Amino acid sequence: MIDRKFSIFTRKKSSPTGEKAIENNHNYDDRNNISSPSNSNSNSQKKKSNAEDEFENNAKKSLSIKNRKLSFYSIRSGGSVETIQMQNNAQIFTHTSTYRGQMVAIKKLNIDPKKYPKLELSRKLLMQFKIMKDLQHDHITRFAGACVDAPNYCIVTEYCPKGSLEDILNNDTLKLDKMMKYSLLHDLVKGMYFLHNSEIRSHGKLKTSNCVVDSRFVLKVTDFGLAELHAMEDTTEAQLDEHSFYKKKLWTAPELLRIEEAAPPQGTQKGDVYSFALILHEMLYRKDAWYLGEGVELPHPKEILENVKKSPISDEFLYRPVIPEASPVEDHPETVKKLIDLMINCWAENPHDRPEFSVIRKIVHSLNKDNETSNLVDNLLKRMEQYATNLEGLVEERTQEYLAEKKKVEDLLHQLLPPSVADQLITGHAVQAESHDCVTIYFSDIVGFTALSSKSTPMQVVTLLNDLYLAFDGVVDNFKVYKVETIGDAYMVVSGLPDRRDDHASQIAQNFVIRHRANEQLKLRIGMHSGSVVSGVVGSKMPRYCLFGDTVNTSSRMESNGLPLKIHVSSDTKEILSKDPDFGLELRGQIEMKGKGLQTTYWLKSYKDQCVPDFGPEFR
Ligand SMILES: Nc1nc2c(ncn2[C@@H]2O[C@H](COP(=O)(O)OP(=O)(O)OP(=O)(O)O)[C@@H](O)[C@H]2O)c(=O)[nH]1
Ligand SMILES: [Mg+2]
Repeated sequence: MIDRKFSIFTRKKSSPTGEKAIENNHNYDDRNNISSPSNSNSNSQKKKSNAEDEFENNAKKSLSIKNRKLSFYSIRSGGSVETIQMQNNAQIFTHTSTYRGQMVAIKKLNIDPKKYPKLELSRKLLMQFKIMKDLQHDHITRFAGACVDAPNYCIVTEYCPKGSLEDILNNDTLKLDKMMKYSLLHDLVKGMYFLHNSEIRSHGKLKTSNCVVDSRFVLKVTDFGLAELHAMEDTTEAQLDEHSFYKKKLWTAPELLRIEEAAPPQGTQKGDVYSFALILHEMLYRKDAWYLGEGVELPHPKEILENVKKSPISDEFLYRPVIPEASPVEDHPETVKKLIDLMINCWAENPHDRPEFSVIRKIVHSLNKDNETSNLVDNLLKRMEQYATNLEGLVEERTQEYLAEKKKVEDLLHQLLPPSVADQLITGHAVQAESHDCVTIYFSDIVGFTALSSKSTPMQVVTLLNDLYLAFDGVVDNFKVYKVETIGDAYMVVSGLPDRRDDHASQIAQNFVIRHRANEQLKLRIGMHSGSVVSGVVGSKMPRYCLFGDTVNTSSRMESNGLPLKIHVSSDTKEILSKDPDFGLELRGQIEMKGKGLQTTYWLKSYKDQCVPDFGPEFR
């Protein structure tokens, strides 16, 4: 019975997304206002048979079905989630919703509510709804219902989550092998053969966007029928944007383009065959619709259509997509030739020269023998296998991207923390505080930095320090030292940790002898001291590798009690350095150090043949 199968939704409601939503109508008065065939066409009604009356009554009853919910939870969402992800943001949007627990696709109709405040549910339209509802085939989408209440005029159909054939062909990450192409082609031909032999007779808008693919990778033809409803849509050039207006017609046969408005809205069977030829070209070669040769820029759709419309002098001068030289599928050359010949025949200029879908079906069937002879499960498994292979490729690609990103993060961490510490953090281990018996710490400070800063802009100060520290960092890399931190104008370096080493004092001392040159404008005060420290990472957010212990303070005091352009060395560091005759050290004498009392300290004067220059008495 129609009322069980046939659902026409009315009533608008706001969806969670803020868009207008449509739900079942509880407003009987409203619905009763919809002109019914009986009151709009009373004369003709008299002639109706009992069966027709029953049909109409049932159809009217179906308008008042309650409790059928159609909640628009994702009016804005496009394609399936998979489609969106696969397409890497290049989504094509379609409206989706759930109806009776099933995902459905909603095609909004471009019907102007001012022109059509109410839909005339004519007998013809009701008949078309019934035909649509009764159509059932593996390779056409199931019609679920329609909303005939202004302004939410729309058609609701089965939702195919893998998107349209257009989406799939445009998705470079999806590889389609011979078997997959043949399977999709076979589905398309079977769907079209069924449509041509059904009451629908012809599609009229066959194109890649009207072939959708379900979760099992089965292709289904969609957006056919309901010509009566589509006739109310605004589809003129003035109402759509120019590009989409002409793009939609790219698959239309020349004979239909020539008669323009007079073309039947449901198209013709031979017209569908022409459209099929263009789809076949797209599927086989995976080039743009209307591929015109390598490097040839695609003309505006309007220009393409003008060329198609022109009557060719002969078949040689037919304006059709260019057939590339390379074989479109890995198959026997004879089979490939058969396919290409089929394509050429299908886009023949004279509609009578184009084969029927029954003939096309036989040819495609012969290609697809393998798939056909194997049972359904095998076929499905093959498709899934192909899909899985595609996914594997995708996973591999994404893994590479992930690894590249991970490496960037690790590199960054290695710059912020000593590599051995960073590695512990990366592997998720807590970094234990460590005690080091003897390390050497270097502190340097710019003399008169405060005065200099007060005369410079903050930006100039940052630039100056950046220049200086970049130079330091460059030198530091050549030695086994670790830059602990920079605090304003102070630069702190340590050697002997986290990787323990005996030549820590030497590594630090060699480091900076070179940097002091007579013509340098900045005057640095440098202090060094050796002793024990404890190192550890403090905090989990922005973790910092820190040194603790008296050695750190003493090193800092060595710097602050030093002189500009001199390297001040503690007696502990001197003890270590003097074991190496390459270092030239000079006794400074006894100096009073805050909290430490009198301390004997030294100047580091030279390393091998490099000397810290003498800058005159003021720096002695
Ligand atoms: N995932 C999915 N996407 C769909 C479905 N139906 C339509 N789409 C998407 O919506 C896009 C636009 O579809 P339509 O609004 O029908 O527009 P069209 O097919 O270009 O034009 P006409 O059907 O001729 O009006 C398609 O390219 C698909 O990406 C479906 O069932 N599933
Ligand atoms: Mg469509």
